[in-house]
Amino acid sequence: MALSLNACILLLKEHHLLKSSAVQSDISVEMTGIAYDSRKVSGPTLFFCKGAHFRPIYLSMAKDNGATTYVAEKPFVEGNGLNALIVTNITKAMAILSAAFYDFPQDDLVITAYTGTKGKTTAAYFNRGILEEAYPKHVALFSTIDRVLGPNPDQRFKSDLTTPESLDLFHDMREAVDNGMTHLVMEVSSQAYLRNRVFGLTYDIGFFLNITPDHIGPNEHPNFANYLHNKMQLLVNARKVVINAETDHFDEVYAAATTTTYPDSIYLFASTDFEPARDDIQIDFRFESTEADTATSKFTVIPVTDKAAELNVGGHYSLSLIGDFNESNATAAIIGAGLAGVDAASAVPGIAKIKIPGRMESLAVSEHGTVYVDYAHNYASMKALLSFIEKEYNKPRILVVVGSPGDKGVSRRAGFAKVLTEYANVAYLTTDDPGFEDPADIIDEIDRDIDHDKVEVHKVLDRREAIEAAIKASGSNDIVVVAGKGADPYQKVRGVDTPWPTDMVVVTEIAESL
Ligand SMILES: CC(=O)N[C@H]1[C@@H](OP(=O)(O)OP(=O)(O)OC[C@H]2O[C@@H](n3ccc(=O)[nH]c3=O)[C@H](O)[C@@H]2O)O[C@H](CO)[C@@H](O)[C@@H]1O[C@H](C)C(=O)N[C@@H](C)C(=O)N[C@H](CCC(=O)O)C(=O)O
Ligand SMILES: Nc1ncnc2c1ncn2[C@@H]1O[C@H](COP(=O)(O)OP(=O)(O)OP(=O)(O)O)[C@@H](O)[C@H]1O
Repeated sequence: MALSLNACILLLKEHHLLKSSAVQSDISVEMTGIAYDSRKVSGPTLFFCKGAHFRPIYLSMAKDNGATTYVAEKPFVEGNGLNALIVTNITKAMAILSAAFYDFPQDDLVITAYTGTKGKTTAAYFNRGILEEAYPKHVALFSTIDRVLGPNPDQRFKSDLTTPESLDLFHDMREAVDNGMTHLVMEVSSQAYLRNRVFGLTYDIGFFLNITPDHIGPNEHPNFANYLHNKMQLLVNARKVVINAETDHFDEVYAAATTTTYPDSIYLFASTDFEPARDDIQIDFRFESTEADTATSKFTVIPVTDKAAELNVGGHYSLSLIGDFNESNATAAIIGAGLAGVDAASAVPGIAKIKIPGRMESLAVSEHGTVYVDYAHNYASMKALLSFIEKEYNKPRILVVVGSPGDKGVSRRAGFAKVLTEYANVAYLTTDDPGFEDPADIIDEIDRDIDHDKVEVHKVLDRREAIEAAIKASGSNDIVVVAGKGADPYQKVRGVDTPWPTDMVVVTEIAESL
């Protein structure tokens, strides 16, 4: 892969991003490397000076390691002697130049993208499962949990971000294409739009699952309007659009979709119980629960409109992942697969076997209750989870182990207090990624808003001890919910990812020791 200085200048001008340039070398000279991290520079490289914690010394280091051109929002003396491209927006410039450096890999992939406050990972996993049934070993995945760039085990690795930085995104797409991938299913966070990680990228199919207040605070979105605005950007960058008609703020979301997409390429889905508030829209797909037990969910997808019927994905489905909210996620995945040309013959077996690390994993503990480990980590997802358990198990005694992260999502703390008061009998408040905050303070903040007449609260800082105490306190008909971390293999403590065996491993170890 390579990109000439001349091509960089032309691209930046075309996108109205170039403020000025200082050219020190032959303009046709090619750069064979691209990086935003000085530690990754080797040989003639295009280097981006970006980020809240960027320090000019990184540019000196990049220069020492062979960088020949830097891109920044202002000139740096440390860059003297290098070609300088001064731009109006560094993250947009990085996205445009990265796509070109990796030779536009998106053009060789059918891309399906999911956004929503909750359900992105689940729907993406389901969608990939169906596509893999139809196109085995040809479907890449960019998810919060992992990135799959090829069919071999060494082409699958853990994700650091839900949606990677643009440079990493286009790098990974290129690798996926070179590994023979024809399809990509990806999650797109609102943060990805806020930070221009997907600037200039068009998806073949874009999904809007739902929106509830979350990710608002330092380092994330300044307010809900900004969160919603960024989430809706996915819709104006997709050729075909699918919207969950049950989402909050439907009117704004639908209006965003119609700004760039004709109604015949916009699909709506909802459960059979749902009555739309307006009569000028038609729901294309309905889904209906038919049966559920504690191991499987069964439901039917019903095409309602002619354009929905053309996709041939109507029928009866079964999931290995319980939770009524997962039937909504699965319906989204099934429609996504249909739009990518797959019919029910592949969709039914493709989705049936999918399990997702840290999502509704369960273990029945002898002489104690059934334990669920789940990634629910805000009010809406915890409510979806606990209300499902309350209904499915006919109002069992519910013991919940939960904490809330430090340095972000501060609104989640009050949300947990509310949902615990609504559904839990016993709460074990514990540590979850405290970052630079004191976990005891976070616990106190959650505890403050809990109604203690309704919930018995225990504060147990050590997460393993909290899980153990909850399991030991549970009786055979009780349900223990260990929430918030899913399959996270670490606790973020003071800037360090401290290894954590994962909640399910801890639950299993405790169960075996009893
Ligand atoms: C607020 C935010 O999103 N920040 C992201 C952003 O940081 P940044 O651009 O400010 O960069 P920085 O960390 O200040 O680093 C400065 C620069 O110095 C460079 N550097 C550093 C050291 C060195 O020796 N040499 C060097 O060149 C670094 O490579 C970097 O380019 O770019 C970094 C990668 O370059 C990300 O790791 C970082 O994500 C932080 C850790 C984060 O927590 N992000 C969260 C909020 C996030 O993005 N979450 C969403 C999911 C939300 C959801 O669940 O819906 C996501 O998509 O994951
Ligand atoms: N459609 C939904 N509505 C409400 N809650 C949901 C829905 N789907 C999943 N959940 C809950 O949210 C949790 C996280 O689900 P998932 O990982 O699929 O969402 P996500 O959008 O990828 O989340 P995040 O952005 O936090 O990574 C699940 O473990 C479940 O408890």
